[in-house]
Amino acid sequence: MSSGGGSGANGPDERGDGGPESGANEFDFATPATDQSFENALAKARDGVRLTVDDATELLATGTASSGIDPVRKEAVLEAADRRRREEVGDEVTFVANLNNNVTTACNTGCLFCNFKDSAHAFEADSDVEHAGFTKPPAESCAVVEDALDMGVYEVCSVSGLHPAFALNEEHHEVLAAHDDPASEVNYKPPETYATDPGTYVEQMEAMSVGGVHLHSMTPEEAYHASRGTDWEYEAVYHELAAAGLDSAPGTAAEILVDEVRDVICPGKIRTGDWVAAMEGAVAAGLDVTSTMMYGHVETVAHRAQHLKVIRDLQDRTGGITEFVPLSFIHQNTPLYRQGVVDSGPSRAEDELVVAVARLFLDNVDHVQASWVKSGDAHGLKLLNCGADDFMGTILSEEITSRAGGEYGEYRSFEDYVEMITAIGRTPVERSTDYRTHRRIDPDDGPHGPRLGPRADGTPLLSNRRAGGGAAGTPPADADD
Ligand SMILES: C[S@@+](CC[C@H](N)C(=O)[O-])C[C@H]1O[C@@H](n2cnc3c(N)ncnc32)[C@H](O)[C@@H]1O
Ligand SMILES: Nc1c(NC[C@H](O)[C@H](O)[C@H](O)CO)[nH]c(=O)[nH]c1=O
Ligand SMILES: N[C@@H](Cc1ccc(O)cc1)C(=O)O
Ligand code: SF4
Repeated sequence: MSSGGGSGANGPDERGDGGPESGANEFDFATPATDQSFENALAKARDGVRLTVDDATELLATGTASSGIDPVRKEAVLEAADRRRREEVGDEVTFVANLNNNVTTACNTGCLFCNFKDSAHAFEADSDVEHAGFTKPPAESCAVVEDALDMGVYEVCSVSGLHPAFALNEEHHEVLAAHDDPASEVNYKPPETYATDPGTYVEQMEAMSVGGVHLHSMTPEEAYHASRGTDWEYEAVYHELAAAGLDSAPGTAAEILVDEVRDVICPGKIRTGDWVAAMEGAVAAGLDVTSTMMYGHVETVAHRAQHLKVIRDLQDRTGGITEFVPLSFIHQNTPLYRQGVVDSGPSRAEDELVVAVARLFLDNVDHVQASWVKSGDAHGLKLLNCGADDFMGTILSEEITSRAGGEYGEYRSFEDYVEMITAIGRTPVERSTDYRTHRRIDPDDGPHGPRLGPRADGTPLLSNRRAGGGAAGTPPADADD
């Protein structure tokens, strides 16, 4: 079987089993086949031998020779991954004091799995279309970050819609505006078209990288948008963003890195090869990057395995990936679900197998994340026993999953983290975004709060809010559930 890489050449005769618990989908799951057996793949995984795409496919499917996830085989895969996690990174469970500050929801890309976006047309100054979206000018982004720094936050994570008025800098505005029909040729309308000007990407980076905070922003899709209509290299674009304060880039927009899947769920997005090129450009510009996979919609287990190979190859070449973040598809409010293309997201068993096989397959990526946003506390903790060793961050504000119909809230306090992680017999550890700085937390030495942030002094997160502050997305009343 070929190993992904975005050629789109992996025809429908080369798929695996999407697992019986996947929703309806575009690909034919009927006759999964690899040249490997489940038993051989499991033996290789246990022995620490580098896995092939076929091995990963067998493990993800608990064997492709029969349909359905086999519970006994699943436990064997989870156990191998949990053991590998312990050998490689020990018993620490890390998390970061971070804040999400997404700048705008305006986007015309039309990804069918996404309900974060609002049609950019609705944001135009003369539009009377009602929408619940937002655009924060740079000054507002800056105020949000300042407020979060006061609370002890270390990282700001910012991912946004591809607003048509967004440009990298003034020069980019000029290049885009010079087109005969900028709206249709390069998805550009000048800032004066809109009720709120998002500023340039450079201005947003400068606004958010204040007070020594770590700025984690500019996905490959955003880097594409910041260079559309030009021949600028990704490395040069990320270089300019880094000079403006960017510290690392999120590897979202990955979805499934196989073009025949992208053609179905995000035909307006960059292709696999471009995503890889953007990530390489970010690393070449000196940035760390994360990696993700959004799974559990139309793809098969073979696509998941091919995706993991794209990530592992990228890491072999660059060494710049700090973590792998499995993003379990939240289906409720998305076009894919509403149009009947899928009838659910992934099952919990699939979530567990994705974490486990990521741990086993990605032998060159140290950290695998469990997400309480996507899975909730109880299942998130279970994923920490399936190969994951990181439990993401405090985030304080959440818009992607909640708008898609997710219900697990927008915030976890350090108290929550310490209690949850000690309850499963592991050691809670505050980390920096790049994992290079660790602080082990003594559960008996409360109250608990961040200490790694530039203004952190150990005070519990929400006790430190500036009087009259509140720009940083006030957590909902049920935030501590
Ligand atoms: C909402 S976009 C924002 C950044 C930018 N527009 C982009 O696409 O890179 C960030 C990521 O959120 C994830 N996401 C969006 N909708 C989701 C959903 N319904 N369930 C799970 N993850 C989702 C996708 O992986 C997507 O790449
Ligand atoms: N998994 C989710 C994340 N993960 C990202 C982390 O919060 C953090 O930014 C990263 O680990 C770098 O330090 N973020 C979300 O907002 N939602 C998730 O589901
Ligand atoms: N915010 C993204 C997840 C994410 C962000 C940054 C990362 O580095 C990794 C993952 C989401 O909710 O889907
Ligand atoms: S995933 Fe990103 S690019 Fe796609 S519609 Fe949503 S916000 Fe736009």
